[in-house]
This record gives sequence, structure tokens and C-alpha cells, in this order.
Amino acid sequence: MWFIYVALFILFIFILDDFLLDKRQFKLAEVFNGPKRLPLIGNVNIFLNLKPKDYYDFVKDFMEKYARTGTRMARYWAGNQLELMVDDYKLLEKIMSNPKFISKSSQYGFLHGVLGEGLLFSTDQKWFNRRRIITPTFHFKILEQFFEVFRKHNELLMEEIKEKSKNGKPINIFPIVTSSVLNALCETAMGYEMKPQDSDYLNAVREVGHIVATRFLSPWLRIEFIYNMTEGKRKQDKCAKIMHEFTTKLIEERRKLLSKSEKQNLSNLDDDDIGLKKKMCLLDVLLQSTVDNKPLSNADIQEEVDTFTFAGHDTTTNCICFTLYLISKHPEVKEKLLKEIEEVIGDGEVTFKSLNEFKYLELVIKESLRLYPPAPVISRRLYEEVDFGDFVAPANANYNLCLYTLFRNSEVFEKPNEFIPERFLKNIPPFAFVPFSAGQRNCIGQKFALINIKNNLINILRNFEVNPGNVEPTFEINLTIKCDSMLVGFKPK
Ligand code: HEM
Repeated sequence: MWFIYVALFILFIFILDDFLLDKRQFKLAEVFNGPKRLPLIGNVNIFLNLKPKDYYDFVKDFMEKYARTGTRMARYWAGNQLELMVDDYKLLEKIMSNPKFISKSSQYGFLHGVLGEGLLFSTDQKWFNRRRIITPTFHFKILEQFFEVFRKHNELLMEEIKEKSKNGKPINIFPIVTSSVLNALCETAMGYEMKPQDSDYLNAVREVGHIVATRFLSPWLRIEFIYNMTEGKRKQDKCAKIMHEFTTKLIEERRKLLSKSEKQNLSNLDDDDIGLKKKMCLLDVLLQSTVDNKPLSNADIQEEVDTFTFAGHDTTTNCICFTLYLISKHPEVKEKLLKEIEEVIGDGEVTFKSLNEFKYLELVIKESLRLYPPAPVISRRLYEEVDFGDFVAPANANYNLCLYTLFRNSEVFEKPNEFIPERFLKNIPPFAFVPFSAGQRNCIGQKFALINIKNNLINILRNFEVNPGNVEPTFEINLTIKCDSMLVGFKPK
């Protein structure tokens, strides 16, 4: 008797799956290689037991197995959600340059509860208006003011490195660089100097990334009602509350300060009137902006400020830490960098203007971003089919652009796993190396990030002998590439 129930149950699964599946999408997806789809669950089984530290190998193997022939686009199914994986630079160009691929994929929605619809996630007119408003924050005149903030936080970071390296042993640079970068970001975003008692906000920004990455790697947690019952969701809500309360309080204070100083003229206020700084910051730009002649609400501003600190801190930290790690392992590169520092500034100070002259350092940073891209996989969602000639890109699918495997393509980068900064002296095909993405939705903070990264690296290199640590770091996926412990030795000069 029981086998009749089993047979009926299996039949029910097949009927339900057939009902839920978008047949047109399924047909178009069959052009691409991928594991065989199981009814209802799709391919979520391939994620079972996948640990964050194994995610890169997983993507690499997946692309090796399924994407290396034909279109170099592979597919898997998270239930009835079609996920396409792309690591072909010619295809990437077509995607990144096509306005139909401007929306972000549904996984980004995991962060909505925390970051609202800030610039990283918003789409259509909202994204366009916000991008227009925020772009002036990255004008070089304002970046020049931010440079002072970066300089201060770099000095504090170097004091900490000195203190922690006193016993001569290699130190874990990740936590201290994270704090330094996040403090500088908060100051430039909100015009507010973080205090030790604000650590709750800083911890919440950091922890949100961990929580969302766990959800990302577990497709069953993509189902809202399952996720809502988990500990992760409770932690996420707690972080969101801390972040929102903190940012909203600062917005209200800054709003009062701005109206007190007759809109744009902040010059006759004391710096420490209420602990806020006179310098222009992202918050001021947002407070003074209008959309359709209406000012932005506190909630609008809060989502942008939180997005700015979230999008900027892990990415910049990763780049600084991985570059220091690579330099520590390659004495010949270190020597060339020291020579360049000597030639460009000698005994003088690093200035905003002199940063442009560090050409070899630029090659080193590019090579570090190639090997360890801070945003290793980015993702778009397509809402209407696009005909690419040799195939039709299906609608309502997520397109995961695998920058990590793209940047290690041996057809473009000879000896792809080796650290060779000089390779960037040769021409690289467009879109074969896009660590800040490209097209309309490229990284708005690229210049901002590079100023902070360069300033930190130059000053650390000239003040410390940088040596390799004794343990190789292991890294993992955490939205950005992530490494909890990266040991580097520092000997003050
Ligand atoms: C090394 C440092 C950085 C790297 C490698 C990086 C990389 C990226 C990438 C790949 C994207 C595209 C994301 C996507 O399509 O989903 C992006 C977007 C973005 N980044 Fe960055 N980023 C860095 C630093 C920063 C900083 C410092 C900020 C803020 C100050 C920032 C703010 C943003 C924002 C707001 C977006 C969304 C832009 C839009 O959609 O209009 N990033 N970044």
C-alpha cells in the first residue's frame, strides 16, 4: 500500500514542478551546460555542505566543467530560479554595456532589510536620480578634502601596527585595517569622527556581510519564510536596527546643523559644535539634494549612507591587505616600490597630487585586484529576453558575472596564478579586467578607494620593513573576498 502513496507523492512533485516552471525559460536555458535539474529543488543539492572557504574552488570547478565549451555560460537552478554563470569577457562586455542588464539580481534583495534600496541595489529612475545626486561627492575637489581624513586614519593605523608588532612577531592585519578603513569611510560619509563607544555600529556593518553570505551559500535560505525562522535573520534585524538608529541620529543632527548655518555655508560653525566636522561629506550632499523639487527624507538618506559604508569598507580593506601580503612575499616588487617612492617624493610627504605619479604602484594594485578581486562575483537580473545572435538570453534569470575566474583566464593572462604586476604594461582586452565593474553600474567609489589604498600602502612601505608571515592565509566568500587572518610582519624603519 505504502508504495502507492510514494508513487502519488512523486507524481504530485512532478505535476507541481511542471506547473511552477517557466517553459520558455527552461527551453532557452537548455542551450547552456549545467547539472541535470531535479524537480522542485533544481540543483540546490550541489550546495549541500559547501563551506564559504570552498566557494572559489566550487565556482572554478563548476566553470571548468560546464562553461568551457560553446557559449562559456553555465547554468544551475535554485529551485525554479534560473542562475547563469558567466566568465567570458566578450559576453561580459555585451552584458555590462546593455541597459537591459541594469537591474541587480534577486540575491541582492537579501540586503534590502538592512540597506534599503541604496545605490548598490536600486534600479530604473530611482537609481538614475540617486547616481546623479551622489556623483558630485566624488568630484576631485571633495576627494582632495577627504585625503586629509585618509591621512589621519593612516597615521593612526601605523601607530597600531607599530604597537602590535612590538614583540617582532607577524600580526593579523585584517581587523586593524578594517577598523581604519571603516572609520575613514564614516567620517567622509557622515562628517562624524567615530568614537570607541560607536563600536556597535562598526560591528553591525561588519557582521551584516557575514550573515548575508551564509544565506547566499544556502539556496534553501533564499526562501523567505524559512529564513525568517533562523538565528541569522534575528541577528540581521539586530544589526539593521543598530545601523538605522545610529545613522538616523546623525542625519537629524546634521540637518539641524545645516539649517543653523544657513544651508551651504558651514564655515562659521565650530568643528566640534556637536561633534560633527565642517568638511563637506556625502551626508551634506544628500541633505541639500532634491528629486522633483522635494528634499530626500531621512529614510532615503539613511539607506545611501549605510550603503556607502557597507560597499566601501570590505572592498578597500581586502585590497590593502592582499596587496600588503603579496608585496611581503615578493621582495623584488617591494624593492621596485621603494625605489619609486624615493623617486616620487624622496623624504617629502605623500600629497593628494603626488598619488598620480606612482605608476608602478598602480600596476601592483591592479595585479592584486586581479588575483584577489574584492567583489569576486557580481550579479544582474534580466527582465526581458535579449537576442545575442548565437543564443537568446532568457528573461527573469540571474546572470552571475564571475570576475574571479575571468581574471584568471590563461588565454588572457599568461601564468594566471602568478603575481606579475608588469603584465599590465601590455594591452588587456576590454572587459577582461574589470574589478570595479564597468558600464553604467560601475563602482562610484573607485577613485575614492584608490586614493585611500595608495596612501596607506606608500606610508606603510616607507615606515616599515614588510615581511611575510609564517602562516599562509585562507580566504573565503563573504559577499566580498574575505580572509579572517592574514599574518604580515612589520619592522619599524
Ligand atoms: C577596492 C575597492 C572597491 C572595489 C574593488 C569595488 C568594486 C565594485 C564593484 C565590482 C561594483 C559593482 C557591483 C555590482 O554590479 O553589483 C561596485 C559598485 C559600487 N561601489 Fe564599489 N568597490 C570598491 C570600493 C568602493 C568604495 C570605497 C565605495 C564608497 C565610497 C564604493 C561604493 C560603491 C557603490 C555605491 C556601488 C554601486 C554603484 C551603482 O550601482 O551605481 N565602492 N563596486
